[in-house]
Amino acid sequence: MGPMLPPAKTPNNRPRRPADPPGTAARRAAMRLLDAVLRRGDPLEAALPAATRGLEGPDRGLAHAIAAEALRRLPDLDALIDSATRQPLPANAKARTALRIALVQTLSLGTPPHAAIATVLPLVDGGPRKLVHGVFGALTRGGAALPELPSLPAEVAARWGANWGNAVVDAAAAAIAAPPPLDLTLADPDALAPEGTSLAPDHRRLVDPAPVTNLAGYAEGTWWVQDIAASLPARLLGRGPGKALDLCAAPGGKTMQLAAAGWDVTALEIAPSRAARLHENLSRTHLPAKVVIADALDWEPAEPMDALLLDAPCSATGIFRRHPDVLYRAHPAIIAEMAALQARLLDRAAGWVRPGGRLVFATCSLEPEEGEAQIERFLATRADYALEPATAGELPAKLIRDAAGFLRLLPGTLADVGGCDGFFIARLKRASA
Ligand SMILES: C[S@@+](CC[C@H](N)C(=O)[O-])C[C@H]1O[C@@H](n2cnc3c(N)ncnc32)[C@H](O)[C@@H]1O
Repeated sequence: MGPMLPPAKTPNNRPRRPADPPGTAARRAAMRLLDAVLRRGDPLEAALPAATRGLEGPDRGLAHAIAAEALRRLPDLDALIDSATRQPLPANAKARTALRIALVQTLSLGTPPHAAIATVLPLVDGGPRKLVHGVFGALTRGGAALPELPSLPAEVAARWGANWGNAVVDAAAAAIAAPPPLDLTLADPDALAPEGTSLAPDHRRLVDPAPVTNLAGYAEGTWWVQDIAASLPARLLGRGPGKALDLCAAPGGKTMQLAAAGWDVTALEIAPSRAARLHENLSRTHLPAKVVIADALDWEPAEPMDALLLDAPCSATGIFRRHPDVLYRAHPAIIAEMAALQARLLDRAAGWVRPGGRLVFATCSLEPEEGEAQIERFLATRADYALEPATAGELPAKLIRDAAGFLRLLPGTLADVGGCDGFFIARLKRASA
């Protein structure tokens, strides 16, 4: 053994901190992402640019994957952490976040324990390093494992259990555990598209697909990514010709469907950055639509519409499989705020449909306030509108049901073929004059 060297000194004579092991920056970014979602209530996707600034693509992807998986497994990770500490750590303590990040990598993402902990300890330098190391070591040496069926956050499980029953809560847990398939909507049934299963002539479902940009037809713009549930609202407006208004349009999945179905489409979007994505999507798919950047609560169309689609802003709790952050952000106050906005949008838009025309209201929400209750309230105030239920042949056969006249897609729907997002969809017809 060589002579013991004193620790390297910095110019101001303090011992130099050892360099962070490779991969630490991605874990640091994962910590920023979890903080953004859990403490500040930001959407995970919206937090990505700032949280991962300066990281290379693969590290950015890794930070996102770690944070998303930690959110999917959060209640179970926390239960493990609490089982190994004398006093529960505060909800957003750095030590808890560091442990969530280290544990989820080892227990769910296949990272070897030594790599998971080595890249996480620098995140608590000058703080509870010993505690994090000790708890992680005790859990991993003791054979800690995550349950096969993930637990939902208690508030969500209680709310969905009360609204839909415990079988739906279990189905949601199962949906969290399985990577969702990738659904494509084709511009027409004969369009160039990758091989896959099909729930409708213009639909492909791919399991474990290649990156989207490598798939057949991406460059040609013959399809776009869209969960089968999200494709139903536009299907219910049928085919043009006629004037169609897509009121909350970006990134444009439904605008593209309407344009491909022969409608003369106006697509309205309030957020310029999202409208830019809508333009990109229309340009890739070579589909025509007039894009207007405006607030639907200020703007109004010059003439009545034959078809109107209100895919309203909502709590988005139906897309929890791909966006697990919604499970932690959609508190009752947010749901109530969104429901109030939807009511204003719906009441306003209802005046823009010509007599005899159709309005489809949709939300990717699992909350009745943003679905059933919204439509009941609307119908109680508008005698000129009535529900028009979907008929056989209009939608994929497995999805036609509901004597109530609207479509309610819950966790468990299509579970035998990979599931779908949660959605509420109602088609309303305005009485002829
Ligand atoms: C559920 S997303 C729409 C998804 C889109 N229909 C699709 O299929 O790709 C709701 C959109 O409504 C936009 N939005 C929210 N409030 C709005 C308003 N007052 N006027 C116009 N657009 C609005 C949001 O920026 C968001 O892009």
